Amino acid sequence: MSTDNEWQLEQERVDEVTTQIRQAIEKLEKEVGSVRGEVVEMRKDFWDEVTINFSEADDVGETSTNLRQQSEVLSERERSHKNTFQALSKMNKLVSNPYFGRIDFIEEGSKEKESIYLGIASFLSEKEQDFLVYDWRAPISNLYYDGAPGHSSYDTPSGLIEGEITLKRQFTIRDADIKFMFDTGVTIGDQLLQAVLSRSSDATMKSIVATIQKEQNQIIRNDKSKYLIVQGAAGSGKTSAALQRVAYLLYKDREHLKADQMILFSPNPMFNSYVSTVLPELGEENMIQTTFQEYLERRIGREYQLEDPFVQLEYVLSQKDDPSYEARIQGIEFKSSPSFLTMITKYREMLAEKGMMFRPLRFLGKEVVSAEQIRIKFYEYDQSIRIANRLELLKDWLLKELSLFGKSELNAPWVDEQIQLLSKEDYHRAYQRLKRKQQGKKETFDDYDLEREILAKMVVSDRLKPLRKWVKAIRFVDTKKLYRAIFNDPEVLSFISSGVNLPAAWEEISRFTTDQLQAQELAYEDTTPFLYLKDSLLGFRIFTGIRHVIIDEAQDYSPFQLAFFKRIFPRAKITALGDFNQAIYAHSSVLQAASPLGEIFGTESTEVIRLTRSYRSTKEIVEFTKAMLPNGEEIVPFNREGELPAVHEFTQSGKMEEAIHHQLEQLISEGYESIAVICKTADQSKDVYERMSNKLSIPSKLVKKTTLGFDKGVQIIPAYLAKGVEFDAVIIYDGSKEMYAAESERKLFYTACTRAMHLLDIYSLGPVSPFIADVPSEKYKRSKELQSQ
Ligand SMILES: Nc1ncnc2c1ncn2[C@@H]1O[C@H](COP(=O)(O)OP(=O)(O)OP(=O)(O)O)[C@@H](O)[C@H]1O
Repeated sequence: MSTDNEWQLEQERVDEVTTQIRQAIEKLEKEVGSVRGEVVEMRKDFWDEVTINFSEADDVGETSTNLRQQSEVLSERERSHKNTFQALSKMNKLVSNPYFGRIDFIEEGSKEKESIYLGIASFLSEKEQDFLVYDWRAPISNLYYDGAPGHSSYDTPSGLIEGEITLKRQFTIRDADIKFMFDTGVTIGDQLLQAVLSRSSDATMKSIVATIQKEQNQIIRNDKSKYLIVQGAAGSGKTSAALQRVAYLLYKDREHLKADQMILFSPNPMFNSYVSTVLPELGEENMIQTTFQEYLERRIGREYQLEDPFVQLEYVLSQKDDPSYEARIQGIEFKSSPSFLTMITKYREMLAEKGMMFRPLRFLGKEVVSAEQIRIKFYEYDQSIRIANRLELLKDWLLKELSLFGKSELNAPWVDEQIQLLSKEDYHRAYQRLKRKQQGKKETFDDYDLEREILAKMVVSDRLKPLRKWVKAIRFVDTKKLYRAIFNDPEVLSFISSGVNLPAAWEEISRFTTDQLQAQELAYEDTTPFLYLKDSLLGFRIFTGIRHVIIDEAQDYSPFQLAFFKRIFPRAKITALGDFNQAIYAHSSVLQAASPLGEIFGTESTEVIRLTRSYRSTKEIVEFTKAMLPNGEEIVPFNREGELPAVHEFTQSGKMEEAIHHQLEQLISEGYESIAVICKTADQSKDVYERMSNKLSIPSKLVKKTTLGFDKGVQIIPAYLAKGVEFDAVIIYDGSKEMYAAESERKLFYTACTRAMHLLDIYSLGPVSPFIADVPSEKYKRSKELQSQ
């Protein structure tokens, strides 16, 4: 343990380093000058800016412009300004908290001990250019996270460096003052981690650089795997590790990799805001943040009214009495499975030979080119040409046909009518056109025939413009009808489903899918397959500029969706993090026990890392929640103690709400800063909010799927929206058998309970959920109020 003297020496060093940092800041401030107030904005219009590639996904080289090039357009000057600004922002963070760790290392063959201090950025002394602080992401810093006192080594670009660690020390420094200092062993001090974890939760996520654990470090610094899959228990730090990983990659590949070449997929907009502060806190720019639904909306939201995953989930949770319920569930499962993906792939193969469907080119009620003519032309092209390329040829042909048609219309009566209606500006435009045509010759409309010809051409060309655009966008392929045919054309079905086990309720599924498609609606389970079919015919729209894709809450995605990610981000490494125990959707999850991920990604390029230690909740809460899971024994709590979870059973809802109200007031007065009342559905949350919010002594908030920001205080929230976030105290509104009994609800209940950091209280109207009944009674406190009036 460190002595007073050492403490003093360390404080002197802090003083010396911060003085130097202050001097560096002064210098940088002069350089930055006018750009001081610049903020680097998160890119919101990402989906609009990206390149569209109508060829195959593998033809990466064919994409002409992409995000990478866009960023290269930044002038050198702007770039250096930005760099200086970023350096300044890092120095400003370092000055009050220059470092959090120290390692003493004696390199093999050398007698000299080197002390390495780790902070969020490197800092060099001006004169000697010594590293006074090493960036936590530097190769040597790995010793701190991975090594233990004794023999150790770290990797550098020029090979492995071996040696001996003689000291590993942790600091908490605030305002350039050492508040805590510990010497630690193998793991990064339980003491500091204890202190960090017992804090109250925040409205935004915090960086964990000072206390990254060894197994989390493996995720953060993984450079090898093309596909990295993390299966981690609730609260094991998956999201935290993912964000630190982004920071690490930005540092490691800083010459080539920019923040806008990395994209994070999150479960909802509120979660996006919750995690958006971590990278800026580390002095880094945020990666692109989005949701899969946002992507779907951009791509097919104009063609269909899209159902979002939350509406689907609400249906699954609350419409069990619907006569088509069972069929819908089977449909959701099947349409997200690899089998359905196989069917779509076969469909595409079939369409290369037969069965393509087109929409005719119509103009003013006339058929310019019929669907049948287009079909015949399509199959006249050599079958070895890919569908997407044949469609390109078709496009050129149709544009020519359209131009011939335009010529044939020049003398049509409607053209004269339109000429009569032309405005002054139109005339002017025509005149300009004439001028160009005459090229210096007489430029007046004195020749009536020429004038009419020019005006007619203009009128026809203007009127055909939308149609030309339509052709250029390959809208003449009837993708809607093609997708529908899977459900209403027995010939198509029998061709593509050979060898596939269709679900028992296929007929019913087909009926309601067809009805829905007819009504221009697309259920959530149909969105990805429809888009996949569309893109496999027209060409995948790929994002070649993206180098890293991070998928958080990966268990929410179906194998089908993952296959889609792989297609649209062909050059990216994918990091998918999730927990199969929190797979709350009815569709099959990529993280199910028999994981289909290997199938999709190929086992050689896929690495799986498991995280079993849970940091969020107290030991008591982890012990209680893990007992609800069939394989819960794998989850290990971090050693932080608290109260046993409490379960209260009521017979009257009025009494139950009174008790909840009382408990909320109690928690507020005890200083709990964030408290969630977690309900099962959005409707239930709304009801509870309406009844309870005005009785509370502080304002509360109803969280909906559209809620953008995450706040402290009392939140009333449906369980599925609470996923990924955490609260000091959690009150489960109605953990009864009535609410959570079906096997499919186990994961939802588990997810809700694992949001609690320090306190978990479950209120049940009537007998408690069997998932609680499964938990050994010594793991929780129980009270019953059965005799109420
Ligand atoms: N190494 C660490 N040091 C300090 N805090 C940590 C560490 N790892 C995790 N935590 C804390 O544990 C909590 C849970 O982390 P995080 O949200 O990243 O977990 P998760 O695995 O994504 O959880 P879930 O799957 O339940 O959403 C957070 O408060 C986080 O700050």
